Amino acid sequence: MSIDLLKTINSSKELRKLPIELLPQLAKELRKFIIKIVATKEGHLGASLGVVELTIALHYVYNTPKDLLIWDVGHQAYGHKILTGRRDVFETNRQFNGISGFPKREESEFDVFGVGHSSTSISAALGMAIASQLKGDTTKQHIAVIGDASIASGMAFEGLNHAGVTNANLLVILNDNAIGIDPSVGALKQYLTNVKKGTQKQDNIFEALNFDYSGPIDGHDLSQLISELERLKTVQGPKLLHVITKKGKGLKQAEDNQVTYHAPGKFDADTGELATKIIIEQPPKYQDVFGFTIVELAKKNKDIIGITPAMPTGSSLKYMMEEIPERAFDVGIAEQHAVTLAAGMATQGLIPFCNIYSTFLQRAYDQVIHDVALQKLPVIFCLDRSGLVGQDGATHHGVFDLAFLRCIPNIIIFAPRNEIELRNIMYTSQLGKLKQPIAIRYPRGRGVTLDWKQPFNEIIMGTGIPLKKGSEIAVLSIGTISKNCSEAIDKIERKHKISHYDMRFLKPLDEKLLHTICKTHQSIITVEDGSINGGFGTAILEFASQHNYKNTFKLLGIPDEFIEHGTTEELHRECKIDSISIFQTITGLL
Ligand SMILES: Cc1ncc(C[n+]2csc(CCOP(=O)(O)OP(=O)(O)O)c2C)c(N)n1
Ligand SMILES: CC(=O)[C@@H](O)[C@H](O)COP(=O)(O)O
Ligand SMILES: [Mg+2]
Repeated sequence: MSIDLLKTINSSKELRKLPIELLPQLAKELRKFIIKIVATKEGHLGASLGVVELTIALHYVYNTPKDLLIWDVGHQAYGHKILTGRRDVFETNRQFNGISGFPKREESEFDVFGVGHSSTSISAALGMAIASQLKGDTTKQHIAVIGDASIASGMAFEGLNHAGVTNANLLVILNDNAIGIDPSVGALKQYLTNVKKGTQKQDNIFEALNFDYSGPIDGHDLSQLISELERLKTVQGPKLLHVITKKGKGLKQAEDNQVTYHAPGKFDADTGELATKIIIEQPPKYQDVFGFTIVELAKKNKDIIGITPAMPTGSSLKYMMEEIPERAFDVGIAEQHAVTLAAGMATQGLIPFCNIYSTFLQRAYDQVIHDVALQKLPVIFCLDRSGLVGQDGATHHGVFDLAFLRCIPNIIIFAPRNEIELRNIMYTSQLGKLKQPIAIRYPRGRGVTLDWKQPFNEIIMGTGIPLKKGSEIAVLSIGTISKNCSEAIDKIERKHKISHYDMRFLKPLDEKLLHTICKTHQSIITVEDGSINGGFGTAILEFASQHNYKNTFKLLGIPDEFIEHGTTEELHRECKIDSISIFQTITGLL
């Protein structure tokens, strides 16, 4: 593949020197380049392919990085990275020690705001625009590019609502491709569809909010984009440009199957075909254990409801949406709403399973406390992608949940060791005995059990279980990190000295078991794939201190820093919670 033109662009300055007639050629090369690298290195594909022309037009018209350009979520910013000095390192995208999959301030002066979680761009750009006003800078432009699914989130509305009563120099570009990861949902999506079709009868929503609205325009037509952006540069106050694009543009499979090609894994760069996977029997993904189990339970228990904020495929709630659509809700990127919606349902005797990626639950912290826990409502939180998630990196690791949930009264916190435990706790939670919320956290990826679809067993709340009995050192783990502990213990010669307990519940702690452990072991090692500050290990230390135990304690977990991207194995090693590091910790104490 020739990238003769792309090779000459090392920053937006060089791009701006190109004659406009060469831009379509640049778009072609940029698209090819993105496809070539993502095909082998993996990552987000469809979103970046859809904004190739928009990316070129923005850097062509605006004086970046002096003009400030913010990409919402940032999964569509590969073209931006490649055109702004990162072409030659783009093959390290999302790899350990490589560049980040999202815009990141430390990485480049062109990445003016760090992103990863959606719907922040309008508020951030408005903040920058107000700062420019206060500093008397009237030349600087401030641009937020936000997708149709992300603009429907509460935070984006809050930004629009504020911007509309300012005269800040803000341009919001609505990149409308009518899909998020899964198809966009909600009344705003219907409104945008009507605008596109020209059948919208009511007032323009954005004009009603005092924005200068233009569009919809074809987001793949470079000359139309450039002339409209040039015009908007001269318009004062808040502006919204509605751009229509196709997610996956330029790769047929990605255009035809937008959900799969959002982040397709490896594929053939020439044909677009997904890499064929060798079919060997594998344990299921935890998300599928959740997805299949909720369907199984909901068929028998008519009160069960499933809720996902915009992640039906990622959470596998899609299975319930297909089979029992009237009781399974995709509410869009609306984590706060998802939690309070579940709370409302719980007041009426329904049994809501509210499935949220651990990292995105951070958005709904007040709702968990104020709307659920304070009122002791039996909402069942299923926190997928907990622990280190891998290549999405610092913005997406689900490592704070244990610590931020533990300080909330009334909530039960459970982490299954394997698929069977996940099924059993889901079963236990819907029996009608739950009088308070429960958070069940489980990781991204596959489990450990081929024969996972076992008959259900009730789990007794607040009980841990011994996995191996020894005499000197007790390893206490919570959740799936137990596997690394077992592997570590297996390698130890004097393994008869080592005990291993799966504590299962962070809250309530199994105090009876803990008393026994503290009385019968010299040393205690706690292992968690969550933040070391305030999580599982801290809870054990607090227990020991309250009861005056003087054992030697060693806490293993995520250190007090943000962990970047890499494979989960690499990151476990970095955090010293891989089996070899755990082995070394144990032998150090023997
Ligand atoms: C707060 C939050 N919730 C969920 C996600 C997961 N997520 C990432 S991209 C995406 C869809 C975004 O759709 P849209 O804004 O339309 O952009 P597109 O992918 O179509 O370019 C979602 C739900 C997220 N990043 N942040
Ligand atoms: C950009 C974003 O937030 C999502 O696309 C996220 O990367 C999905 O993660 P999973 O691949 O774990 O579903
Ligand atoms: Mg979209």
